[in-house]
Amino acid sequence: MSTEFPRVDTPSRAAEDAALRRHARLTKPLGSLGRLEALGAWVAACQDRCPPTPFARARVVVFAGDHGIAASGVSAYPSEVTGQMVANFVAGGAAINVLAAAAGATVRVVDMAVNADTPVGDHKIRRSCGSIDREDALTDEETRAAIATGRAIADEEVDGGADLLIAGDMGIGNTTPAAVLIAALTGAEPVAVVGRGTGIDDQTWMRKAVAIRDALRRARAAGGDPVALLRTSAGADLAAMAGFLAQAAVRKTPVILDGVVVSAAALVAEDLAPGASKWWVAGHRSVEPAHALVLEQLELEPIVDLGMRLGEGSGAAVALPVLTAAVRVLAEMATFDEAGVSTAAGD
Ligand SMILES: Cc1cc2ncn([C@H]3O[C@H](COP(=O)(O)O)[C@@H](O)[C@H]3O)c2cc1C
Ligand SMILES: O=C(O)c1cccnc1
Repeated sequence: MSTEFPRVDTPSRAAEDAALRRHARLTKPLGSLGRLEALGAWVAACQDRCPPTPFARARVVVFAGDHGIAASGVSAYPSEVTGQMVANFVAGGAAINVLAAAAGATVRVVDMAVNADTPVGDHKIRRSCGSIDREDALTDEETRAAIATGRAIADEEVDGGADLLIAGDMGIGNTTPAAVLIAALTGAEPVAVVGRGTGIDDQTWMRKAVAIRDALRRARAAGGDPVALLRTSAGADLAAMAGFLAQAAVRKTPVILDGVVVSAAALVAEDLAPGASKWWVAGHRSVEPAHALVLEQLELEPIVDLGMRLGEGSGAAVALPVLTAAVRVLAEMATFDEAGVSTAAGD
């Protein structure tokens, strides 16, 4: 599969308008469900159907990979944690397992570049990736293969009945490439994108700031090509995520975005497949400073803001019940006519 994406359609304006008209007929004061009304209308637009259908198969795909830059000491945790957490996902003991189950979603884990053998390595492109402050993360071939893998996984999931997709990340050090991608695509200064990640101390923060500054110099030299940017500054996990998010839009499947790592991949995906962001909603606001830059650039308003900074798809999973509630309101509430309730004076 190539890295050329077909044109992305926009979600149905007609279904969205029908949903907003339906909201005016449901037994509540006009506008009283606040943003739930627009969220339900967005799902109606994605499904091209009013009322929208409650999600039957919400699916989280966690893309795991190690990062060469972790050897520079940019994280509070060692790289071995990536592979160990993959085993934890498979065993069902991670935060995303619990949060997805609580929201009625299931979890799939894909090892794109973990620096260890894992039981989910069928799609592995390589072990870890280059240290992006001084070398490319991937070769051109590896980059294209990773994007194609992400696309193929989105296709597999949609063909398997998934009607709502969430991407998650697992990879020690991955907030560093995420910050670099975001700075490269928003024009932000390095210092504006350096976050605390797993909870780094001030000395680690300074090392991370230097790594981001050096990597950003290389990222900017790559020019505006999204595939070249993924090659120089991302890694196979982030490249696959970008392919996955772009392909979800091609397949007209709504996506809840997670925090800074997934959103960095989303920013690249919007360049790979312009218009893809219309198929995405922001699940939450991560405390990572670079996340706000993506939300602003893609004009996305997070559903929840709980001070979370985990990744794995956790912020998106927490937002899923809100989106489900928005859909069910449109699908299940009675209208004024049906319930015999009087409408506003003057109607
Ligand atoms: C036990 C554990 C579970 C995680 N789940 C997600 N992350 C998240 O934190 C890491 C990114 O932060 P940094 O760039 O500071 O390394 C990634 O592994 C990300 O997926 C975790 C991190 C740890 C330690
Ligand atoms: O916002 C995120 O995705 C995030 C934040 C900290 C660590 N890992 C991921």
